[in-house]
Formats: sequence, C-alpha cells, structure tokens
Amino acid sequence: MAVIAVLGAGKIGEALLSGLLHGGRKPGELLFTERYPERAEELTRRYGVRGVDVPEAAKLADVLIVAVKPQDIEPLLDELGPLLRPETLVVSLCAGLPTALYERRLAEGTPVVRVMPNTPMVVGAAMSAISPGRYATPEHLALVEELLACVGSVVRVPESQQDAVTALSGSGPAYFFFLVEAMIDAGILLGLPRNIAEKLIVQSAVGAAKMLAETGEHPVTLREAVTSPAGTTINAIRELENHGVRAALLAAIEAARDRSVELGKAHD
Ligand SMILES: NC(=O)C1=CN([C@@H]2O[C@H](COP(=O)(O)OP(=O)(O)OC[C@H]3O[C@@H](n4cnc5c(N)ncnc54)[C@H](O)[C@@H]3O)[C@@H](O)[C@H]2O)C=CC1
Ligand SMILES: O=C(O)[C@@H]1CCC=N1
Repeated sequence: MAVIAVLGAGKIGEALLSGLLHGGRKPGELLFTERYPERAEELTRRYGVRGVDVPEAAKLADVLIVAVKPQDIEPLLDELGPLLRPETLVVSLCAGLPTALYERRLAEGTPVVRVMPNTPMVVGAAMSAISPGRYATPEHLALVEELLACVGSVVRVPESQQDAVTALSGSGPAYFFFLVEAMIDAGILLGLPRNIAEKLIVQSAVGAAKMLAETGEHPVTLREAVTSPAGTTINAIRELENHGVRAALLAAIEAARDRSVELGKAHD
C-alpha cells in the first residue's frame, strides 16, 4: 500500500485524513505535517495518524498531498525542492496553483496532479475535480481518483478549467451556506422562532439537494413544479429577478475565478 502524507492538516487536510481512514486506509499508511504542534497532537489523538516534519514526509511517502494555503506554498516548495525523489507523486489541493509551479520547483520529472475538492468532504460528500500535470501518468491519475472517491465524487477536467471549477464547486458550498443564512433571516423577519426557521430551511436545502441528485430532473423542471400559477412562489421569483440575483451569481463566480487565476500568477 502506498504511504500517503498530507502536508498541512487544516480544514481540508483533516477532512481528507478522516475520509481516507473511513475508506479503509490504515493509520500506519498515513502521515501528516502540521506547523502548530498542539494541532498535530490533537490530530494524532483523534485519528491515530503520525505527525512528522516535512523531510520525514518526503522520505517516507509515496504520495504527498499539499493542503497548505496558496499563500504558504513558497517556503514549503523551498523545503521540498532538494528533498523530494522524482518518483514521489505530488497532489496539490491548493486553489489557483498550477502543476507547472511544482514541476518548475521540484525534481525534474516529478508527477503532479492538481485537485480542487470542497468542504463537504467532511461528510463524505465532496466534489473533487482532478487534472494531470505534464509528468503524471494515467496510473497516477487513477490512484488520485481512487483516493478521492473515499470522500465523495470525482470528475476529470483539463487543467485549463481548474480556475472555473475552483470558483464553482470549490467555493460553491459557501454560496449555499450564504443563501441558507439569508433565508433563515427571512424567517426571523416573518416572526418565526430561530430554531424553527433553521430547521425549515436546512431540511428544505437537504430535500432540494436530494431531488437534484436523485431524480435526474433539470433544476428548471423542479422549480416549475413548486411555482403554481398565481401562487406564492412566483411572487418570490419576481423579486429575485428584480434584485438581479441571477446576474449577481454570475458576477460573483466570475470574480472567484479571477481570484483563482491571480493566486496562481503570484508565483510566476
Ligand atoms: N477550505 C476550502 O473550502 C477549500 C480549500 N482548498 C485548498 O486547500 C488548502 C488548505 O485550505 P484549508 O484547509 O481551508 O486551510 P487551513 O488554513 O485550514 O489549513 C492549512 C494548514 O496548513 C498548515 N501549514 C501551513 N504551512 C505549513 C507547512 N509548511 N508545514 C505544515 N503545515 C503547514 C497550517 O497550520 C494549517 O493548519 C488551500 O490551498 C485551499 O486553497 C481547496 C478546496 C476547498
Ligand atoms: O476560498 C478559497 O480560497 C478556498 C478555495 C476554494 C474554496 N475555498
């Protein structure tokens, strides 16, 4: 079994460790690095996985999964550069960072796979998109696909689409949380108790997501089924259109895409 090291065990790194354990990997096959010792101790207590330093991770792991913030990548690449064996597979979960950055800074021929996951990984419902770098083989890509399938769904996309994916599904859960938060506020505005408003909206979100995932129906068809002639929903839809919610979403997701491109360019 390949030894897998997660570099940077924050929100995404921890979710991946936990998902891999759930998916049947043994604690002994996993390692992580974490710059805050208290956090490292906590993770070892919780999952039985060993925290190591970067040189040890580079020495022991067959697969290195980079899960630090894009802004923290430079010192990590400086450290990894002279240590990494070119047969080690590097998997980057970092928003915006191109595989070419790793290929430039690590040993010649290092295989790199770029991944954009999202936080529903915590409950085994991630959406991850994967793209091979220049030296990643179909076998490398298949291994990454298998690892990520432990924590949700996986699609393959060309790397040129990863900034768009980052804006859409990488950040996507935040848009839904934002909508849910606003809808709960609407319940408060209408005089409902907060706990009831929260239950009504969270279950409606779960139900709507289940219908989208399980019926195979187009979202327009599902929305039309809720929108009765001269009923209540169409009044709400008119207000959403009047306030430009559709245009706001297009602009918001485009802005997120632009930021992903910018994060990558910071290392040119
Ligand atoms: N949070 C999200 O929704 C998503 C995040 N990502 C990507 O995942 C990466 C991590 O994001 P989060 O988990 O949200 O951030 P986070 O800040 O929760 O985790 C990053 C962790 O890396 C550690 N770290 C930083 N430099 C280190 C080093 N040199 N050695 C060891 N540990 C180090 C930090 O102490 C921290 O615990 C980012 O690149 C982000 O773009 C991707 C998809 C979704
Ligand atoms: O906001 C961010 O930069 C990260 C990447 C995708 C989701 N969260």
